[in-house]
Amino acid sequence: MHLTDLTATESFKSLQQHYADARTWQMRDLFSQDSQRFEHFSIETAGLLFDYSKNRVSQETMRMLVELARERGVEQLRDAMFAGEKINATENRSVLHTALRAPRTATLRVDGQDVTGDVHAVLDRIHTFTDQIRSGQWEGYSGRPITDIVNIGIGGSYLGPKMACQALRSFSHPRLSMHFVSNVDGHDLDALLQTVNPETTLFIIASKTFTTMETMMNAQSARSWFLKHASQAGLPRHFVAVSTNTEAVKAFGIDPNNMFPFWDWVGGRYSVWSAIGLPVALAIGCDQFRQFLDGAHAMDQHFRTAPLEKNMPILLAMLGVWYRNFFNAASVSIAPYHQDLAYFPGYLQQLEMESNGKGVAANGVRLDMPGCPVIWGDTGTNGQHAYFQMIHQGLDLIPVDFITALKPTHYLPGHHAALLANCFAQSEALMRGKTPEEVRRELQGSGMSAEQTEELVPHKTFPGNRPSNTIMMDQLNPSSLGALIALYEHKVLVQGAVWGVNSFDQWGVELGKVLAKTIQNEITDSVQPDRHDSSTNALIARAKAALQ
Ligand SMILES: O=P(O)(O)OC[C@H]1O[C@H](O)[C@H](O)[C@@H](O)[C@@H]1O
Repeated sequence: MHLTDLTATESFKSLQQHYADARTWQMRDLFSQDSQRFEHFSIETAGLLFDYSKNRVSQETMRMLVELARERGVEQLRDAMFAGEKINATENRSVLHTALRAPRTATLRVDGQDVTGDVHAVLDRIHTFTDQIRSGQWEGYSGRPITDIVNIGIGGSYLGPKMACQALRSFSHPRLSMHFVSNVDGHDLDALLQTVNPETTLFIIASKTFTTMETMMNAQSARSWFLKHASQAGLPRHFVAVSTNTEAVKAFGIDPNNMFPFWDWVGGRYSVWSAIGLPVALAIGCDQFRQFLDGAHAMDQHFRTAPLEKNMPILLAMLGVWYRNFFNAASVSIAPYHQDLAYFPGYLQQLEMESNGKGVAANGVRLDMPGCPVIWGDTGTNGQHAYFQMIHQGLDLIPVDFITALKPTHYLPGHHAALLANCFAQSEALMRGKTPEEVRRELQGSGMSAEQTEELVPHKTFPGNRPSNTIMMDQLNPSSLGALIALYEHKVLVQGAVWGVNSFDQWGVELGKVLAKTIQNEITDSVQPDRHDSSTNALIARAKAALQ
């Protein structure tokens, strides 16, 4: 547990002095001073190339950032996580998503329980089940094979499977369509139910706790819809559950034989590797799902064993700390130049912001400076035609992670070269910018008057010196996707250690849930809403009038 304030650590103080100088550096100069800058500031592992040369850092900066990681106990926390120690202290839990992707031969016991054995027993069951559905051997109540899979779940029981199914859609079974319903807003489920056939639809009720309001309400409504078309006897062929809560699954009426379990040492936002990944395994088949796990495991091994100076998650995380805590950058933009990674920014929002969006350290003391930045973004090239304006010319510093793959999984000529060209051009433009002199020369060259030129120069100048990382894989496939997600998971652990927070609880989501229960009763019952502020009371009264 880190009792020292971040700003009081020795390496932080040294970095502050270093920053006074580093903030004046121009990346253009850093590149011209070192023709091998790419070689010096890039590493490759687990099928991913990480190019961090377009950052406002020197070798010395990186050495000092790694030193800060060391001083904040990153290695100890990492090793404690892998060993199954209860590093999630506020919930007294181990944090073992890495065990979900460890090979069968690994040995790990927690509280006397054979974790690896349990993990592989469930994986084997997933294998059998997914083979049955994919082959058509598993039939719906009228004897037809399953064509549509509806995952009902929210948060970590939704974002990971949805993101991964989209990312791996080129590898998916052609007969199966994957759907995801998360929101309690009935518009979500209702719209979907109008498009699927009860005879050929499989519902997966995915919830770690099996108490989450949204999921339970959607599950009940889906079951009522199903029973309007089929008899009770058909239910087991159309409803399966993924949960840690066997009792609640039984109480809902799902046969435990149709339940795929996981464990309390898997955090919701780290659960795509567990049975929560069932939609992914159904879509791509269990052999490829195992490749997804293997890709993540390769990143785990790297994180665990590579020297900190050459350790991809450590470097990614510490560059983030550099901009957050020294340059005061309040957000990071994620720019996947791959349409299949469309949901990756949203996935990272939960992973990073629910993990590290905390105001107190693990010991309960208020942080002396803010930690987690806002994570946001969208696919390239779409972002370029929308918000990239601000990243290039706004006054806020917004570091960008460009993520792309060298080879496409489609055959349309020309598109991929254009996509990659744009990805590389953006990071180059952010780094180089365009000086007033360059703008002036260009405008005068086009025959513009001196007066008009001077008016336009400030608008057409790009300050440049804006940092970005490029993460590149050969192809987006199960293995490289696994490595990519694991990279960011470990980034979260490293940053959490530096900021001193517990990255594995999420108490901040509770208050709204409790208040919603009270208000829901007030809207639907005859209880008078008079215990709130005047705004909340008035809003409830209007809803009551409209809905009762
Ligand atoms: O899987 P469940 O128990 O239904 O939880 C679903 C989600 O809801 C919670 O409110 C948490 O904030 C998330 O971390 C979690 O993933």
